[in-house]
Amino acid sequence: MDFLANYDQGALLPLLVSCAALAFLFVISTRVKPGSPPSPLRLPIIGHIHHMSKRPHRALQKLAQKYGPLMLVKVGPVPFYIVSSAKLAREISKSEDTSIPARPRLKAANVLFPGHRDLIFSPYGHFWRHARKICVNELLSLKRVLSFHHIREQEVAKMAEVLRCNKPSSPVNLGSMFVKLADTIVRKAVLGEKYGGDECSKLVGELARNAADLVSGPCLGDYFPMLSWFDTLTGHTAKAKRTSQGWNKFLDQVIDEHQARPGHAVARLDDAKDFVDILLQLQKEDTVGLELTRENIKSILVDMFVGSIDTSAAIMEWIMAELAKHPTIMKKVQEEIRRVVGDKKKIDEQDFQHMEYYQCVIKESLRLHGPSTMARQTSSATTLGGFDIPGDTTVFINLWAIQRDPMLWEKPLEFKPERFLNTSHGFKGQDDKYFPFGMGKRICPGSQFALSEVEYAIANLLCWFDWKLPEGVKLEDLDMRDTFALVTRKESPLQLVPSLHKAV
Ligand code: HEM
Repeated sequence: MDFLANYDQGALLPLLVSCAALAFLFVISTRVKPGSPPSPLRLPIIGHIHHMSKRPHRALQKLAQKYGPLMLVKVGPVPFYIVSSAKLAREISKSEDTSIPARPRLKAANVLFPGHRDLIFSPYGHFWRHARKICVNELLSLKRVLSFHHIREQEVAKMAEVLRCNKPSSPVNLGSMFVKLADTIVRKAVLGEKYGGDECSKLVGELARNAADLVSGPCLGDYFPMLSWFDTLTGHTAKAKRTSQGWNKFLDQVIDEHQARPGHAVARLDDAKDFVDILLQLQKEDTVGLELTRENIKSILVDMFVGSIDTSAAIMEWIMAELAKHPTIMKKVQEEIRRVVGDKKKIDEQDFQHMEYYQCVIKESLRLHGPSTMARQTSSATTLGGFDIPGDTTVFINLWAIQRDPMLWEKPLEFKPERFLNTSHGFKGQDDKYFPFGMGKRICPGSQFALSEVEYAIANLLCWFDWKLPEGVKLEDLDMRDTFALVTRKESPLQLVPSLHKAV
């Protein structure tokens, strides 16, 4: 204690008082309430931000290994409850009618969808129920998805033509190719063939990307409400307003053009209709139990773009990346596809029922590289896994961690499509451990639309082309790192070299 003797006693007292105050503050701000789930050690003011990384789904998985399947994580003063087990995720889906039905209210979503008039972000209630019914029964039903087969066929044929004309041995950027494919298919289905051209592609692509980035990226005001003004400085608020105005202007024009068409008055919901036609028709019929305003219609249309482009493009890229990384699996699935297609010049959608191994490849890719997290909001105080969760609080389900849980999956990090052979794991969200499209009331209504597109596009690439890594790139060099967004995307775009399969 000699060093204390060197200090002036008068100066020491304030120092000790400050240290005691800081220690008190630390204890108060890091205290866990009784009944609350475990929580890692947190710092005053910032909470658990120091535990996070560029890839929060991975950081949260690591924390869950230490703190358990339900933990409390604070970003600044805002609490988040993180669920990392399939059992608790299922418990949430069962409680959706009562306590955990909504999605968090994000600042960006409030600007993009004022008054929560869309499906993704609207609270669980009258509007959501009716909007959901419209999406499931009218826009994204199996019948409707099948009616868009000609769009998938046209766009995949165009993609194959580009590959055919590719210079020998030169790599193709599959990442951007799949974004273009997913964007064009959804644009034609939602807005109509007229809007399938390149001039629309840039505008819609940018608006959809901005909207997806805004609702999945960080926004300071969501975590530190007192610092909302900072989002104005960073341009986040302006970007949200610009994107919202961009969508409004563009979709107003699309709707006006649809309404001005001769025959718009014909009261039929036939197969040739795009989503705008269908929604305008439902608006006129007024039979859906919901006043479908123009604003509602525009918001539902934006959802279709936000929900579909990145998700479908990302999974197509991951399937091809995993196959490039595992050449024996690539060979096996190509043999199956080519055997089923036989001498035909075209793949039929019925062929997929006979491609059992190919279905397993898609399922395994969605297990490893599906969406990162699903968000829910409690409507009132509730309990989960025996712990208390306050009302009006966000619960994140770390789907990425669940699909890699070693308690559920043997060798979870290995790409092994065989694990799905002779199993009943499906996409309906009723499985105990496999739900890449979510589960319960808010399960993805677009799964059929996405799977039809992914199945058809990838089967064509594997049937008519052989694929190898670019010159000089070794198997172990293939970058499989992911980034965090609504879905986990490949950090660096996949580049592969196609060559026409010799039997073609
Ligand atoms: C491989 C592609 C896709 C994947 C992996 C995927 C996955 C998901 C997931 C995990 C959810 C959240 C479910 C939950 O919270 O329980 C979701 C919601 C949603 N998805 Fe998809 N999705 C895909 C494609 C699509 C497509 C093509 C569309 C539309 C054309 C779409 C539209 C939506 C909508 C509107 C919601 C919100 C539903 C609601 O809150 O009621 N998705 N999706």
